[in-house]
Amino acid sequence: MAATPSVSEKYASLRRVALYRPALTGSIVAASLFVMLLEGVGLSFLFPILDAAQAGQSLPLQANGVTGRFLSVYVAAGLPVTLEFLLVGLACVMVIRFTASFAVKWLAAKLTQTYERDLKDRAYELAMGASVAYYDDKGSDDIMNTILTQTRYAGRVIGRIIQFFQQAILCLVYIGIALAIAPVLAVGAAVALGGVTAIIRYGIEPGYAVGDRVATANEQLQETTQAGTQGIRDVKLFGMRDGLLAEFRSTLDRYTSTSVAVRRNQVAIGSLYRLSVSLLLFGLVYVAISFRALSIAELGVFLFAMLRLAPRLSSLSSTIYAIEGELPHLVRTHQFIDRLEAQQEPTGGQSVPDSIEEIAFENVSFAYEDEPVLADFSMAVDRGEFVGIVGKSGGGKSTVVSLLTRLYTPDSGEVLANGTPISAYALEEWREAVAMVRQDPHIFNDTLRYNLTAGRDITEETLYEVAEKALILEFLDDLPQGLDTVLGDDGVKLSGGQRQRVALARALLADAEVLVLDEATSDLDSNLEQQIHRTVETLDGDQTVIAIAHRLSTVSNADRIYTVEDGQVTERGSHAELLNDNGTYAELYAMQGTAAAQSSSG
Ligand SMILES: Nc1ncnc2c1ncn2[C@@H]1O[C@H](COP(=O)(O)OP(=O)(O)OP(=O)(O)O)[C@@H](O)[C@H]1O
Repeated sequence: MAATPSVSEKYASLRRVALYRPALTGSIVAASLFVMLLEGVGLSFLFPILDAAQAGQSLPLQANGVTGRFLSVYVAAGLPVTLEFLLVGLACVMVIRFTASFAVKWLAAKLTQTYERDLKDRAYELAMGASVAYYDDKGSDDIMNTILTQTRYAGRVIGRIIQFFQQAILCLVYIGIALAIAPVLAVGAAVALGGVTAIIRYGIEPGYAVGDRVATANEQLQETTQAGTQGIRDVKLFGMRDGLLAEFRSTLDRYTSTSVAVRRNQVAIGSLYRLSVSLLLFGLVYVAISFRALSIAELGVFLFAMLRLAPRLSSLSSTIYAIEGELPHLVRTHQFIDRLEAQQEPTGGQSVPDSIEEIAFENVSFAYEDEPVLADFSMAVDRGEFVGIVGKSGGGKSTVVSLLTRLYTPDSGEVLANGTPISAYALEEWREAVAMVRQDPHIFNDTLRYNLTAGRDITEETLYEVAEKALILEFLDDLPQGLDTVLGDDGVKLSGGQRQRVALARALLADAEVLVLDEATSDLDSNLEQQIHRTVETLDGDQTVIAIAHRLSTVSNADRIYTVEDGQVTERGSHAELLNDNGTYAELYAMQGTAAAQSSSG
């Protein structure tokens, strides 16, 4: 859950929104001002029209006040001052006003949607560039929720801010008219409305607090949804359905009730304002008639301005409440973007040499947060070698290749390629030079072809050549649309061994200098695994291969094998040499031999 932001953080978030495309935001506000001005002009037409209605069809040209100013415009333009012409003038102003109003709304919608789009775009781009350590730490639920949901709410804030300015300006126009006609009455009305505002602010829970609860409930909803859907098999197999459903429902109820609370408070504020202004109007009419000498036209316009002001004021306060309610989403989105910016993988760096002659780990130590995993780890691999890494579970083997692929950075010591720290090379280029196959590779919910090529341009001939090497042709005919079969969520339509073969082919197609296999064939039966390894061994000389394996037969033909225990290399040598040494490798080999013998006799 996000920490409660300070007032300055909230202000900073609003400032960031205000500074997003300030020219467009400014133009929309300026255009709103123009629209409101036309509203005022339109309203002012009522004076001569009412006077014309009272005086008959035409007006005396020497009229005073607002009417007089109008008449002078008509006289200057050489237009007859008749009721008909005044109505035509009013109609013209209204046409311009509503056309401009349409343009303002359209531009405001464009700005809101573009802002949301840009927030999503930035958040996703940063998420793609963030280090794996960030994902390990935060999980992907939070990231997905922010990109898809928080940004939607956050994007609305910019629209609300424009609404705020529009309503505020319109209120000012009406207040200006009211002040011009009857300043004392207008000030009295403003004081009364200020009192209503204070009571509302005091009596209704602040929008930010309710909005923050909506944002939290929303995050929890996303987490529960993902836990249920992504782990559906285990949910069913381990009877977790009822627990998850109960959790989901209680979060959903919280989300619903807090969302209703935001809306209820908004509506309550609006209704309270309307009620107060209506009551105020009765008082004003009474005061105006009893104590102020206003003409019928002036009283009419004053009351009209007040009547128009009431809903505007109530919308203004509802808008402020809505902004407060949506602010938590905006603040969380900005916090997320800032966190991700600080977690970006490095860019730039020198070119990776065409031929990687040697890779060396020199006294590398590494800890995941506080848990030390590698201590003084050293290992060297020459170009074209096939090197195996073995050892008991949790010893740090996968961590070694995570450092090699620069998913993590050593705390001390160096990983070198051709004598240069790999951190000095451009990251993308380095990852192109080192292809990795993990034990549990991700299969995209796309076609087999896409999963093999990873979106690269690869000829059909090369594709089939590699598919044959990775033993994909063995099951290709079973797929209904062959290479164009969609493999389902995380490759659900494939077996574990088939998924591993797809990942291996993907890595082979990358045609990298170094191929890293982390338990990459563990799900294949021994026969298929041997066939794959014959292929891998034929890569010797062209590609450097580093293979991590529990099944020792996988690496028995390696040029050199490292045994890793408690984050250190404890043995190195060929299969025969290590058996001869009678150490951990020989012990593991003997255990696997016994297990194999037992299973074949059992
Ligand atoms: N992302 C991570 N965050 C925190 N700790 C981790 C992470 N990955 C691994 N570890 C810890 O680091 C230690 C070494 O893990 P690693 O996966 O490197 O071992 P391994 O030898 O490959 O194990 P296995 O043979 O079971 O795959 C383990 O204790 C593990 O709990």
